[in-house]
Amino acid sequence: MFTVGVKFENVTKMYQNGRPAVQGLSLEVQSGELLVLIGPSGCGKTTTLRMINRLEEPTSGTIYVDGHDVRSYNPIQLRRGIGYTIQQTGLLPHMTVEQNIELVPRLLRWDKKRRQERVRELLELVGMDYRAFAHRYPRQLSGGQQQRVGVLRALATDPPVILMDEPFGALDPISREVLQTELKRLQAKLHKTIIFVTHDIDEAMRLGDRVAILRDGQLLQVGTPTELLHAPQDEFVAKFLGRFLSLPQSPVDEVRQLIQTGESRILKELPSGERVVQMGSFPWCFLIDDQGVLKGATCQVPEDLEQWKSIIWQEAASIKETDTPDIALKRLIEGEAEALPVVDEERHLVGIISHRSAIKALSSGVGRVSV
Ligand SMILES: Nc1ncnc2c1ncn2[C@@H]1O[C@H](COP(=O)(O)OP(=O)(O)OP(=O)(O)O)[C@@H](O)[C@H]1O
Repeated sequence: MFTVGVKFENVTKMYQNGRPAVQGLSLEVQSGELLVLIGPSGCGKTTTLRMINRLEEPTSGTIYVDGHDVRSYNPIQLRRGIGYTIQQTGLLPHMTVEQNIELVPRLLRWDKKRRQERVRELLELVGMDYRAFAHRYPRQLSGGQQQRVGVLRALATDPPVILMDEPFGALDPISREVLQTELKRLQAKLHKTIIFVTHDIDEAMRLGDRVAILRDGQLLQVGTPTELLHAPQDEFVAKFLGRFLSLPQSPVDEVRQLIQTGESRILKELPSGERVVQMGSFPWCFLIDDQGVLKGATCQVPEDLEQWKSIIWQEAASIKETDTPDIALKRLIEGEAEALPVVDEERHLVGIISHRSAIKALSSGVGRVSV
């Protein structure tokens, strides 16, 4: 798949009469990586982002997109080739959902049929029905739907790089979590190079392949969520990580303490005695035998359970309830999974552990557990 990376080389940005908004930033974002920029208000996150598509120009240093200095690109063409989505969505209120999404394709003179097909395809990606939504105006959508459309607009021409500036910042916590999950799902499929700005450490740890922490225009530390939690480089980073995570009262030693089950529903009983079950609102289901032993998992709840034979049941990667949270997190990261099933010694399905709960558990013992 075609993706491109982004690289900052000793980049500084001074606005008039000010301290540097960004100072000596060197950072490489790999192609296909989702890198989160986080830090206190005014630390230079938005400026960093806007220098990539030349909405701001660095005072010194160089930014490369796909190995080329951004100054070598025509700014308008560069912006058309990089998706950009912001907290206020930037949707034009007098245009319909369809017109908003096809804005750049139209500028690129795609014909009507191709534009319409693309809008359909994109709306489908986030579970929005074309007929129900394409002709609505932004004010006729919920906040979460508006934000989805903002993200789809950034994806319209299938750009390899996407910049997201607090895209979910204005949403309530539940819609926010739903959209985060959707973004993870989309990213697993699309492998874009995404640079994502947020204030929310929970969001950063959940979404980021790596997280870069900025303060006063300077990069303090960059690493995977696990690396940051295990080895925060100084007290500021440790406090920053800890402050936003609601820390459990006591350290958690076993996955058993983190299991989530929700309501467990049997979707289908098969003649063999095997059952297809779903747990809580997690969007996939499991195959268990008549003793409750985990046989497989599928990340989609099949629409037609009569077709269950044709469903591909992956041999489920699972975590034992006696495993430690750091092992769980490692598996979740390796498997690029939002959550994994938890089994007991006899492989009976006992629940689910999510990425989020593993991270939270680990944060209670920052520096304590080693992977
Ligand atoms: N156009 C501008 N002119 C002058 N100063 C600016 C301009 N834009 C940003 N700044 C200053 O540059 C610094 C970094 O701002 P920036 O918006 O990049 O930070 P941020 O981390 O994105 O902040 P927030 O989280 O509050 O959005 C701040 O001190 C800000 O006041």
